[in-house]
Amino acid sequence: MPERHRVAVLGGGSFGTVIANTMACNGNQVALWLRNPALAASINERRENDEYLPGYTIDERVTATLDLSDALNGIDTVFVAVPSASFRTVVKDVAVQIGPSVVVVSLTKGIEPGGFHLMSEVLAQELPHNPRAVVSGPNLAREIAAGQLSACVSASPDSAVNASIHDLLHSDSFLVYSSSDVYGVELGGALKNIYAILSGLCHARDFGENTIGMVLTRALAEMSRFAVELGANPLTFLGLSGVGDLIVTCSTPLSRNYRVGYGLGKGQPLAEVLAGMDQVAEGINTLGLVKAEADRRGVPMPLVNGLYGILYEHRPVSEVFSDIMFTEVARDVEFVAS
Ligand SMILES: NC(=O)C1=CN([C@@H]2O[C@H](COP(=O)(O)OP(=O)(O)OC[C@H]3O[C@@H](n4cnc5c(N)ncnc54)[C@H](OP(=O)(O)O)[C@@H]3O)[C@@H](O)[C@H]2O)C=CC1
Ligand SMILES: O=C(CO)COP(=O)(O)O
Repeated sequence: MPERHRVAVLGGGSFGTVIANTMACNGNQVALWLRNPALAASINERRENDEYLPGYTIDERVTATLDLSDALNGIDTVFVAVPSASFRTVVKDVAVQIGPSVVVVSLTKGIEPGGFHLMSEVLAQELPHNPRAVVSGPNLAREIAAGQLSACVSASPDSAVNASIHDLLHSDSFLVYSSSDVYGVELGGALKNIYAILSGLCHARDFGENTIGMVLTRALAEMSRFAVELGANPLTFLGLSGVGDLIVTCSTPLSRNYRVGYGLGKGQPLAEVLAGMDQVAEGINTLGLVKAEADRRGVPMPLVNGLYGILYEHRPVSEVFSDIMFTEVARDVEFVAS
């Protein structure tokens, strides 16, 4: 296969690695920037990310590097796959090293504290002249690595940018769809993490499938309502990056956020659950940020409020569920039906 594009992926965690490899397997030359020398050596010498995705063979066209300027040299597209807490720091470093024609893509599913900035907003602030996009969807890294058929959505106001991302990433096992609703696509990915925690908690408490079905339906109503307030298209939430990602992340212990909720549901304190995780669970920070923003905007979010009560105010799960399901239900049902 001829060499096609030169791209960089920033962040050598599970998702950065699998996206880098997907593009490499499509014939592109990929620089994977990370900060752990032992991991870089593992990728370059043994073709394996033995920390985040052991057993997954990485294509020869992926080169791991610790040097950001080396990674950005001669590229046409850069994908950012670091947790939201580090996103702006990394993007600021990128901004002084790339030209205005380089496409910048966020893979991150989180929100920046201190102003409630979405990742697309951070990109617009730090790289105002570059073409930009976000990619989101039901994309458990380990399933993509296992070759399971998966699909994502690339969102940009510029259809040529979406087409270029399709060209880099689309394959027989990883399908790329397009959208112009950037806020809707990225908010779906960020908000579902909150409900994955809630779902893990429900599963740990052996709630019935009917109950969980109701909770997830209300989650979809609640996340759409919040996102519409921020300017998203509600129909986006009926697609892959909305209900698609909500279903996946709320259904499996492969999700870190689900595992956090499961641990809490089994009675583990939050600090203990997090101490046992070596990967990011974005939903924890997103929960506090969304609650504050929803309160500020006057958006009703009973599930968010309830989960916040359990996590940060030590409210009993049974009391919270009684509040959510009986006191607040009329308002949500009204929204779903409208
Ligand atoms: N995993 C998944 O299934 C999916 C994840 N995502 C999203 O992608 C983002 C990344 O997730 P994922 O790869 O799974 O996370 P992981 O926890 O697997 O890895 C995080 C990576 O980010 C790196 N990192 C953190 N801070 C910095 C920094 N300041 N500079 C450079 N590198 C940094 C870490 O480096 P180090 O190892 O040195 O600490 C690590 O390589 C998250 O927002 C997540 O929600 C989206 C879709 C699917
Ligand atoms: O976003 C994901 C799947 O689409 C991954 O979810 P977790 O971050 O909860 O593992």
